[in-house]
Amino acid sequence: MDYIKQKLIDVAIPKANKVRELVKEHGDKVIQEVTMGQVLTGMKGVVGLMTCTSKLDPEEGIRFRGYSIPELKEKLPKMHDDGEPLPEGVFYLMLTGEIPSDDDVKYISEQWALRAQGIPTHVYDVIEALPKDAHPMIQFNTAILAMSTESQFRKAYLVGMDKKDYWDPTYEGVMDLIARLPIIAAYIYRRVFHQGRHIQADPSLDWAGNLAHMMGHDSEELRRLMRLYMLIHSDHEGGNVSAHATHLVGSALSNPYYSFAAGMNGLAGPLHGMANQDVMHWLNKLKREIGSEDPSEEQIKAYAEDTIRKGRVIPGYGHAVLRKTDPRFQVQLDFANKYIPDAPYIKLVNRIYNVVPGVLTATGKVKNPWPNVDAISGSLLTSYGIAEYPIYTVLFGVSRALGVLTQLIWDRLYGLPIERPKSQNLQWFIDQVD
Ligand SMILES: CC(=O)SCCNC(=O)CCNC(=O)[C@H](O)C(C)(C)COP(=O)(O)OP(=O)(O)OC[C@H]1O[C@@H](n2cnc3c(N)ncnc32)[C@H](O)[C@@H]1OP(=O)(O)O
Ligand SMILES: O=C([O-])CC(=O)C(=O)O
Repeated sequence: MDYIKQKLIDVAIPKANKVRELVKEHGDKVIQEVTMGQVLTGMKGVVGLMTCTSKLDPEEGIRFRGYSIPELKEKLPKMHDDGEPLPEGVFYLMLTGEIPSDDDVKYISEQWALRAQGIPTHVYDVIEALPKDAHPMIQFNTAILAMSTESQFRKAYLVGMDKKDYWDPTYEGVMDLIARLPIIAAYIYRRVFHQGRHIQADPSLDWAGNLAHMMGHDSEELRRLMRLYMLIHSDHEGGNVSAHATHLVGSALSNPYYSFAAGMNGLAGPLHGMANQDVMHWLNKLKREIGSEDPSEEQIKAYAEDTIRKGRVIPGYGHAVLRKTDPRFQVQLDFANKYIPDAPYIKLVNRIYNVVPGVLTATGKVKNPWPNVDAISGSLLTSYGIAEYPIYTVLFGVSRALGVLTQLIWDRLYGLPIERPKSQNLQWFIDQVD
């Protein structure tokens, strides 16, 4: 047996027992009061999910199984001493709760390289049937659904598997899916932006390094950036749209492919993962309208105020939970300041950072005026030569698979049931106050 599976069984059994005990012995315990305002403004702050892979603190940002991003950079195995941690390591950490050894990370890298080889030809046929100018997220999601013909979960379910074992085919599907996503993402990228001149995977490379290689950006610098990108976008606790949608659809025992496609449809929204593309449009429109490649802070301020006046959001700023600068923004800024401090887009990102929080604060309604992860990721990728903005959300999605699919395995290990909250009509809400 795959030794990670054995490890999971050992770690999960006492935890699954604890979940059952909590439901049985303490199911009536009141844990929170919920206000009408919370329900009518997106359920912010309502504890409605159990997620173990990561936890978000409004002031401090994300921690993966207790480890902050700077701690991960220090503790997770790396390819080179000055390099970024391998995303295989954060996957292992989220899955098992333990910091992996070099051998654990190598094992996952090899597993994914092996499993990546089995993509059926109909998946490429389905992609090719779409127009080249269909947004890459349409192509990505369609390919994910097309890959669900391979679902081992569905087959196991149909032969009547005992439900306490559902986690096993879920694990298999998750490992296959994560292994294959970089190939699909690179295929779409080369199809849309590089005349379909595809590049074969190099099984000797790590998962993120291979993605950069297959996209045709084969320098060690870009592989390093891709490892960082894949690490920091991988999870953001359970309530964000992509994680929540994956979990919700998975709770109907939909297979990992269906569940993940649901999450990716959410990621494609402009208030979530698509903001990384929209930031670039906002930034370029700013330069065009001002007529300068190097706009001043005064000019940026006037443009940002104009965006607000027109009733639009400034992409890359604000957050539903965070109340400080996103550490994922900060770590990318540190990376940029270390390796490419003079890149024009990075200078612009810094200048916007000086101005936009003040503009948003002045509205009096924005709860978090600080930049989120999307405020810089596109500028960083562009500065390294990946300047095709519509691929950015696909890259985000490849990374997000690590967290949301790990959680799906845990949902099955815990034996969580179908999710079905109660809804009420408007009259019911009015009746509560009349
Ligand atoms: C990976 C990620 O998903 S990170 C988020 C990526 N998305 C973006 O960057 C898009 C821009 N940001 C936003 O739209 C929001 O800040 C969100 C969607 C991230 C969070 O939304 P909410 O939790 O509703 O934010 P908040 O409670 O602060 O909203 C209050 C008001 O401020 C507005 N607001 C919030 N952020 C911004 C912003 N960046 N620019 C302009 N207005 C904003 C809201 O639209 C809302 O206006 P309304 O009352 O007129 O409807
Ligand atoms: O946490 C959220 O709501 C959005 C976000 O930053 C993410 O999912 O990465």
